Amino acid sequence: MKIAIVGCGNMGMAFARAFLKFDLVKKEDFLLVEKSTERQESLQSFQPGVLTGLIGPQIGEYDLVILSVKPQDFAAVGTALARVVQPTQVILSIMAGIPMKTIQSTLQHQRVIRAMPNTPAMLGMGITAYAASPEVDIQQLRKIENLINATGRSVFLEDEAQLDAVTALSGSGPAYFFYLVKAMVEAGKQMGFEESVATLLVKQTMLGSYHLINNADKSLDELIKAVASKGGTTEAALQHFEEGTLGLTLAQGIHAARKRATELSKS
Ligand SMILES: NC(=O)C1=CN([C@@H]2O[C@H](COP(=O)(O)OP(=O)(O)OC[C@H]3O[C@@H](n4cnc5c(N)ncnc54)[C@H](OP(=O)(O)O)[C@@H]3O)[C@@H](O)[C@H]2O)C=CC1
Ligand SMILES: O=C(O)[C@@H]1CCC=N1
Repeated sequence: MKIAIVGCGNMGMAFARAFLKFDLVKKEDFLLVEKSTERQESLQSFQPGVLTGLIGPQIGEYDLVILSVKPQDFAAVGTALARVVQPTQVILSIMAGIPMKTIQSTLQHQRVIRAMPNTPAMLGMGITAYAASPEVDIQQLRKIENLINATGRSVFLEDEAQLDAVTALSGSGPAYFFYLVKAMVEAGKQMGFEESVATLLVKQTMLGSYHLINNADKSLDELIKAVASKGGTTEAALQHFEEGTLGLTLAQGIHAARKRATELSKS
């Protein structure tokens, strides 16, 4: 399969590297379109078939075009792409917020898949939800699904509208996790630990706890209860979190992310 990637930043290249790792695409079958000259220089070591700064007619020769520019750049990219895209090509957009119908009308092109991955895709441990326009045929859909699965797990959505909520939950989710880890490491430092020791304590706690969620036959409430002894330390912390409405604040943040995705759809 020949793949063009427009916007070769964090996510575009996470996808490219995952496809390579599983031998789904050869290096020479990539066309990388990247505006930033600094990024272009670092992309040379990737040795793609073609590396360019401009969207040109050669894009029409690729089976799949991945749109991985920021949503705010889509207007400019879409206008250029509309001139060169060919009817049988598939467009795979990972841009937050931009609806399928906007992509279709801007590009005057029907075969569009809209997906929302997250950064663990870099390790093949991401989760991507995606929806497809009916014009994408089943063979094309299966091939794209294989590609997405090289980046981790995937969920097919019948209802594209759910993608803004996916963006808020799992698309942005890694940043929430890192934020929590950072806050815990800071607390460890305040209690006198070296950063490396605090980081080790927190990281291994997160890893072990993740595996407990997956393997212990207990609900989240039961898992919490198993840690929080009556009148003990955990209870003291949880009570403080409740008083500060930490859970509510987290939920409100996630709703704010979803609202922003909807705003981006109008950019
Ligand atoms: N980062 C994440 O966790 C996730 C991001 N996404 C989505 O993926 C998309 C990309 O995000 P991310 O990889 O983080 O962003 P990056 O900024 O890392 O990458 C986007 C790249 O596209 C380049 N670009 C801008 N305009 C053009 C153009 N006309 N032609 C070619 N390249 C261009 C940018 O250059 P320059 O910097 O010079 O503008 C930049 O290098 C976004 O739409 C985002 O919503 C989805 C899921 C997760
Ligand atoms: O912050 C953003 O807009 C993108 C979408 C999901 C993760 N990063």
